[in-house]
Amino acid sequence: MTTFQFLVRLITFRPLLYTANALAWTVIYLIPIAPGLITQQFFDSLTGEDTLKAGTWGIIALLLAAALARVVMIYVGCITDVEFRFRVAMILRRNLLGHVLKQPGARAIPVSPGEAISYFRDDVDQTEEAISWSVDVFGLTCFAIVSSYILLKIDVQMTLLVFVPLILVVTVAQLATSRLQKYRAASRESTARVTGAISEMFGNVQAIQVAGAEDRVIERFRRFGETRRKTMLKDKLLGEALDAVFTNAVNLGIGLILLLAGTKMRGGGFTVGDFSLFVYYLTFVTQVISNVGKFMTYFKQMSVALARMLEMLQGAPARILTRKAALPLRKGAGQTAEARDDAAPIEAPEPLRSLEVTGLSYRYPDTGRGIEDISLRLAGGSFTVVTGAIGAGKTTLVRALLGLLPMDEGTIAWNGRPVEDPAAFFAPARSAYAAQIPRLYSDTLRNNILLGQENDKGKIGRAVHDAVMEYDVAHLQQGLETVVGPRGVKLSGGQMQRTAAARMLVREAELYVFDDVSSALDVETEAKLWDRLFESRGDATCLVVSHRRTALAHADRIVVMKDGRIEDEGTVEQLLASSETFRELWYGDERGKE
Ligand SMILES: Nc1ncnc2c1ncn2[C@@H]1O[C@H](COP(=O)(O)OP(=O)(O)OP(=O)(O)O)[C@@H](O)[C@H]1O
Repeated sequence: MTTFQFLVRLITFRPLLYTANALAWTVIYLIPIAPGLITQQFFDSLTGEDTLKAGTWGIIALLLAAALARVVMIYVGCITDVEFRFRVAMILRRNLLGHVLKQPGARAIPVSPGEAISYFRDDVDQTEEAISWSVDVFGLTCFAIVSSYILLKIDVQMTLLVFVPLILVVTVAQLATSRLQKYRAASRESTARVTGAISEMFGNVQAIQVAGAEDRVIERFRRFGETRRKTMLKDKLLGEALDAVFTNAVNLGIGLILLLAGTKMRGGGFTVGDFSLFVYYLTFVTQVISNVGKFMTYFKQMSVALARMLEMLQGAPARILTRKAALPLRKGAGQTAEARDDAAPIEAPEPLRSLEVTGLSYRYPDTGRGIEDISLRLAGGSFTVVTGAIGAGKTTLVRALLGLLPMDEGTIAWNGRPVEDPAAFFAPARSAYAAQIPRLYSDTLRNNILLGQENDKGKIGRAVHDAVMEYDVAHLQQGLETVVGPRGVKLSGGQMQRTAAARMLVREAELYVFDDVSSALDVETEAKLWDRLFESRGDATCLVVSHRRTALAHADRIVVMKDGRIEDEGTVEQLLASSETFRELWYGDERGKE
């Protein structure tokens, strides 16, 4: 999609509102034609050459009426402009966010959160500016046509002198725009890097302190800041220089007209009124040129913004951005039945008897690594452990299975029926997942566990017990009401992992998927976790990523992965006899404990 097509699609998003806005602003730009003509009549009346014969008070009344009409129209124009701008920005943000939320969880955004925030905020704002200024260009063009017609009728030569600077400025601006675009892209990129660095620093305070890396982190931030300063300076400087060219070219035109007017007035073919009309319109011509220039700048910036927003779409068609969708702006309007249904958990799913994965493959686009041709079968109520060395593809396997990564090939069948959309299908109460890295929020422990789930005392108590957290909760000063700090920093690594497990277990499910949740637990706590799971949820099916003996010893079946493929499968005894990789993991865990 070209920038122009993007502009047109946004303009036609609310065609009536845009037309109303364009009309309002066209009238606002056209109204000054009237005071010019009235003033011309006033000066001509001094020499008796006026045609209106309205008298001084009549002229004052007409001037007041024109001013009042402009005030009223500006008021109307502000309303239509705000209404249109707001909707354009909202639809862009809504469509972008909608797309991000529909992406498989593990590939939601291709950039850092800080950069993504800057795309949502700044790039949408830039686009909004360009759309809004396109209305002004239309109004100003109308003003230019009408006023040049009037001026040409008075004096062709002088009128051309008014417009020569305009043509010059447009040519200069055109030549400079490609450079401005380059500077703009660089300044936006450096701003996003600074925002990203701030978000990373805040997110990793502890890691930075532990590594004693404060100075290096500050130095890196300073470097980013310095690059930003330079790129912003170039961007602003060129922008301001262009602005100066716009204004001064017109001032030059005014000078020329003043010189010419003197000669012409002496010749008698040019009245005082005509002179005042030229000078009066010239002020507005300045506005025409600088505002058209502004629009051209915004248009160029919009193409940078569009490119960045397209990056967020990760290859999806650009028309997603401008897709027409309802904007529930009124209070409560977003709470449609459909929205509520989407969020609701799946009621009483079909009990899991078998889950079959055939030929599942996923390769990360940037590294080409991932998993290849994975086939496995989980029987209902079984405990399957996926194991393998670091980077073997365990996490990728569970993520692709659950639809958090979009599979390249393969099929998944739940009780023999194919799963069309794993991302939508694998949700509570069919399945619940605890990721390798627990994501906690600066909220109470209770809310971190519930995460939107209904506050059922029995359920949360059971989840806390099954996740072996009851001792921790009892010893936390405010129990479940303890605020865990940003990203859960007030909890230990093991507490964080068990909070993630409790969050999963509070969602009663047929299938529980644990991705290495026990790595920060001691052997005794981990053993308790699995024992309790068997005691209270023995009929649930578990898929567990782990290389720890405690988990492996509980397994009905173990899947050994190597280089993204399944290398072997079996029980502990079978694998100890058949798999070198497994023996290394098993005895390695033993050595790790020593
Ligand atoms: N986001 C990513 N982008 C590109 N490549 C990735 C990404 N995540 C993982 N990989 C690569 O895919 C392969 C499988 O990684 P994966 O995280 O699934 O392994 P794992 O067995 O879970 O490892 P670990 O035990 O360390 O969690 C590795 O080679 C890894 O480098």
